[in-house]
Amino acid sequence: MSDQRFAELKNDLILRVCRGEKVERTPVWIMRQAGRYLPEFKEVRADVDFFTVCRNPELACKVTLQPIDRFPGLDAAIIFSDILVIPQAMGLEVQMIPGKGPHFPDPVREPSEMSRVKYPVDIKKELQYVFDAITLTRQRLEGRVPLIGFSGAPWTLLSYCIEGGGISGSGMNHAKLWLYKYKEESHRFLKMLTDTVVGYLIGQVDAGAQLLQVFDSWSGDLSPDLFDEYCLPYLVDIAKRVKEVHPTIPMICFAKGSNFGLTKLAQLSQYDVLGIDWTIEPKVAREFVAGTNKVLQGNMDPAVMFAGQEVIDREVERMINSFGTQRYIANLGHGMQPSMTIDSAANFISSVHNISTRLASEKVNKQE
Ligand SMILES: Cc1c2[nH]c(c1CCC(=O)O)Cc1[nH]c(c(CCC(=O)O)c1C)Cc1[nH]c(c(CCC(=O)O)c1C)Cc1[nH]c(c(C)c1CCC(=O)O)C2
Repeated sequence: MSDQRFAELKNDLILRVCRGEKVERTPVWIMRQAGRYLPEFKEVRADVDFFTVCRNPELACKVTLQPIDRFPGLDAAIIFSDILVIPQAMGLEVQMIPGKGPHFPDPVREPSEMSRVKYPVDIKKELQYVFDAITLTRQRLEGRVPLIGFSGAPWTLLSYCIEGGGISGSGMNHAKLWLYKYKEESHRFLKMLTDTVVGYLIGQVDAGAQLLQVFDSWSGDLSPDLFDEYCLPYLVDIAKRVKEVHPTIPMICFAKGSNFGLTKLAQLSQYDVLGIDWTIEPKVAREFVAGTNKVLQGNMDPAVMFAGQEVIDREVERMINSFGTQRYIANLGHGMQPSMTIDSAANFISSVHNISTRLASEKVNKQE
């Protein structure tokens, strides 16, 4: 398993958890741990556009390492990039508008416009800059923590390609119209995205990624019926095909808000870890995946980060008590936000360390 190109790993806690091994404490990382709540990130972004950072391996590496340098308690790094590099690789223009988020000037509103979507994609040519950033970051990490690679999931990517941005709270009427009215075309587009995602994830592992996360950020907007038809099969297919090439690479699937889908995801897919947000009690999620060996990741409400150390400690303790200290990766139920403080991130991380160490040694964990 050791890769001659890189230093030996000094902290493999998160990988041991993914393999189902018993650990001395719960590993922790934070979605969007690199970002605008860090002054050193804002400094980089002051001169450079968002996607320019993504496309420049030196800069992407630099901002990936910022939270690792600042918070030695983090148990993983995640490569700095965005899920929307896939639509870009498929020939669609994506801009990042400050204060607004992603914007597609020319979204694929009608199936007749699918001819604009490039497929198959020459992944090495279009996304080599991500692979280079990963290899460079693995080198500069010097084995401190494992490096997570990631991709958006097909449905979430499709929703951006059709809506063009501004998804939160939009109702996603354009994207859902496809699912209800243009079934065949929706499946064709999802298959194109899936094939691209699979090649992209395999390329990330080849470049040095030690763990993969698939973000289905908008799966929770779909009814169970639509989830079963348009999310689940593609999520299952991605893990299967990546594992055919890289059988030992741990994979995390975060289908945000799709609590009803957890049982099927657990039973049908080869993901090692399933992420959950705060809308499900960890104990209940454990019941949903019972009989499988899935590890769970999550799920603190990001809003807790604004409430101060005492409340963060209290909520982390409640969360770890509900998950148990084993087969568990601590995280927020969604990402860090620009208005959150550095102290809140530091508090969350140290809280997970302290509380999970105590609970693991007390053996109060009901999983054992
Ligand atoms: C839906 C989604 C996107 N991008 C991503 C998702 C899935 C995760 C989720 O559900 O949040 C994934 C993503 N985007 C980013 C990362 C970096 C790695 C990390 O977690 O530290 C990751 C893993 C950087 C980013 N991606 C983005 C930023 C902020 C933009 C900036 O620096 O100007 C960062 C640090 C921009 C982005 N990119 C996207 C949105 C909706 C936005 C706007 C959000 C905002 O403005 O807060 C699309």
